[in-house]
Amino acid sequence: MKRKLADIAAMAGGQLGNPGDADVLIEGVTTDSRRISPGCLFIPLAGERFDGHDFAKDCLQAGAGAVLWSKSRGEAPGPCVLVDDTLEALQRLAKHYLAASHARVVGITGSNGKTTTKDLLFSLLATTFKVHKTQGNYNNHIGLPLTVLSMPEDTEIAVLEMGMSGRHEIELLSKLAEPEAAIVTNIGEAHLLQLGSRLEIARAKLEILSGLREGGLFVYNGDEPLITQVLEEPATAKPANLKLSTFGIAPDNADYPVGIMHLEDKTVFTSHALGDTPLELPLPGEHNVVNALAALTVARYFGVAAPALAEGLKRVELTGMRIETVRGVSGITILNDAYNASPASVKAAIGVLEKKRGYRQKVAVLGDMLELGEDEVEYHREVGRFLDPGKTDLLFTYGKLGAAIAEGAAERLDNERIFSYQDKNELIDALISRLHPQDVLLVKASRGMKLEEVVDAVKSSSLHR
Ligand SMILES: CC(=O)N[C@H]1[C@@H](OP(=O)(O)OP(=O)(O)OC[C@H]2O[C@@H](n3ccc(=O)[nH]c3=O)[C@H](O)[C@@H]2O)O[C@H](CO)[C@@H](O)[C@@H]1O[C@H](C)C(=O)N[C@@H](C)C(=O)N[C@H](CCC(=O)N[C@@H](CCC[C@@H](N)C(=O)O)C(=O)O)C(=O)O
Ligand SMILES: Nc1ncnc2c1ncn2[C@@H]1O[C@H](COP(=O)(O)OP(=O)(O)OP(=O)(O)O)[C@@H](O)[C@H]1O
Ligand SMILES: C[C@@H](N)C(=O)N[C@H](C)C(=O)O
Repeated sequence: MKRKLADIAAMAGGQLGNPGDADVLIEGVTTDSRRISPGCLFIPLAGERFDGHDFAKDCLQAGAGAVLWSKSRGEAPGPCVLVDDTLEALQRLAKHYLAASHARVVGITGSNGKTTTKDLLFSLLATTFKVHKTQGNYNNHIGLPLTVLSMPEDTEIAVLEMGMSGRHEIELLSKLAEPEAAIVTNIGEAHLLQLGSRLEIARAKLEILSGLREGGLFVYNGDEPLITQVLEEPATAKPANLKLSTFGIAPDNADYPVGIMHLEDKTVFTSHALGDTPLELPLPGEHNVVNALAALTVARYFGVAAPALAEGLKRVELTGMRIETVRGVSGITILNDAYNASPASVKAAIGVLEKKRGYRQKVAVLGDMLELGEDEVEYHREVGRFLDPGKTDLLFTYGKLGAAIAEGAAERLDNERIFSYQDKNELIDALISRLHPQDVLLVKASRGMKLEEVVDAVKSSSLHR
């Protein structure tokens, strides 16, 4: 974004601290003093550990062109726009920047698959359009506005991931972005702690309709009855002339896989809507075929031609740690699925592991799934029971809730194949002592467990004793 400070004041709903700064040219926005670029606008936010206002003077000395400044903080340290609340001003600035652009907007939410579907849709649309997408997981009330403000002025389509862990968070993001197409990937169990039930999770996700434009397209997982239920609730805000399209495994969806072939380094499937052309997806798992169907539906809506759809799927570049295949120095195959975890995604990952063929051992390292609420222990036991003793050879668990995975697994797996740890280094040592270069290893737990540390240790181990 490149604007004069006076225009930024108007877009952000603030006032120039000094009218003489009206023509200060601003290029780019940051909320982090550790990432200042020449002429940028620094937006100080108050967080759990720091207040960005304390860094504003340093930012200006480091080359920032101006700062947003809360009126309650007294005199600003240099060129500024005075606002009541810097976070609200960031969101307002992003809303106005997006509205003034010619970019068409897609919003993506759901319990699992937001980032994957965002990356898939980006790859499909980029065959035909100039597309901007959420980087990494920047999907909340701060990340989405920053994503919008980093969007090039000539963007044709913006693909925005919308995350939540409470009610009305998606509503805020959708009303900011005003998408013309919206995807809900699925309704899982993530953030049950805050929402209390899967029905409430569904209601939170369908808040994406509250900002959807009139005549907009809603693409959703038709296999999930809660979505249909909430869609029909009178309290669910939705635009006039809403277009609907479903995707999923069941053949009563508008699009579903007619056939799926799971290969070592890709998944080949045919989509009902696209006819007989086999489509190659360089990702594993039935769940990623479902994500691809959602992305294909929206890409077709924007007019991407069939040959480009097939090419776009092949080219997808998935954000890391989402069932990412990694090779260790020993030759071991690691399925790095350590970014996050909830029951639905862990079961999907186990499904990928158990379809693997030609390995000496198939080993799973599973850790705590956080924010699941009062039934968290039973959810972990249920995941343990999901492991097929004929298809997973060893189970290592990490964390207090991970121990409940082990309890559930023990109902089907022999005890000598199950190992539970509370200390990550002890887990790593024991795991490495049992692994062989010809093994395949799945690593998965919630973000807070940081199991990428296990991936890194195994990846760099020669595994020779
Ligand atoms: C507010 C912020 O951006 N904090 C980031 C900062 O955290 P840090 O611990 O350093 O300090 P504070 O938060 O207290 O900092 C306050 C501000 O001060 C700035 N600052 C600090 C130090 C300094 O020397 N100079 C400074 O200028 C600082 O930049 C703050 O603006 O840094 C951390 C490390 O880089 C960041 O992780 C932290 O970011 C927070 C978590 C954040 O929300 N960042 C967004 C841009 C974002 O989108 N992050 C995503 C993860 C989003 C997510 O969790 N999504 C959920 C669903 C949504 C849940 C919702 N309820 C929610 O609240 O998030 C999901 O399930 O996907 C990402 O990091 O990938
Ligand atoms: N449709 C799906 N059903 C179940 N699990 C899925 C699905 N799509 C992706 N996953 C798994 O869920 C985890 C997170 O994937 P991804 O990051 O794409 O989702 P997300 O919704 O962005 O997650 P988060 O909310 O944690 O950021 C990964 O383990 C991935 O393999
Ligand atoms: C990324 C964050 N919103 C999240 O999903 N947290 C999980 C539950 C965690 O903390 O591991």
